[in-house]
Amino acid sequence: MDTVFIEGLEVETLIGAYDWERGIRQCLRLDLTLGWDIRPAAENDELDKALDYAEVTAAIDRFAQASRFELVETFAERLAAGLMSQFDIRWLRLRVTKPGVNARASALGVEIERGCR
Ligand SMILES: Nc1nc2c(c(=O)[nH]1)N=C([C@H](O)[C@@H](O)CO)CN2
Repeated sequence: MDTVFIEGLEVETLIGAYDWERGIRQCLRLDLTLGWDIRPAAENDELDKALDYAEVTAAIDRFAQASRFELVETFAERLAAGLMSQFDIRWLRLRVTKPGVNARASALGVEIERGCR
């Protein structure tokens, strides 16, 4: 399966389960792999037939700006569902990392796969 990917995208959002987190915005780092047949776009060099990673990135930024979740799980599920619906993506993998949560861990977060390959 062909994929379009976006790695290490940092977004600011209101995220966290603890009281002190409810009034601040924090950084999440996103890694996305999106299933997409790239051949139609490549055939005649047409962006219209590509999964435009600039548009996907803009949609992610809007989502992060508006969202106010406690758990990274909820952020991941809702973002995945929204992107699949908006861009007609049949399969994706999404890793959501919350940096700086635990000094002894290099990364904490969730990774999900949704849809059919
Ligand atoms: N599985 C999860 N565990 C925890 C989460 C989470 O979103 N998913 N969140 C927190 C707190 O918000 C923490 O990140 C604050 O530092 C704790 N555990």
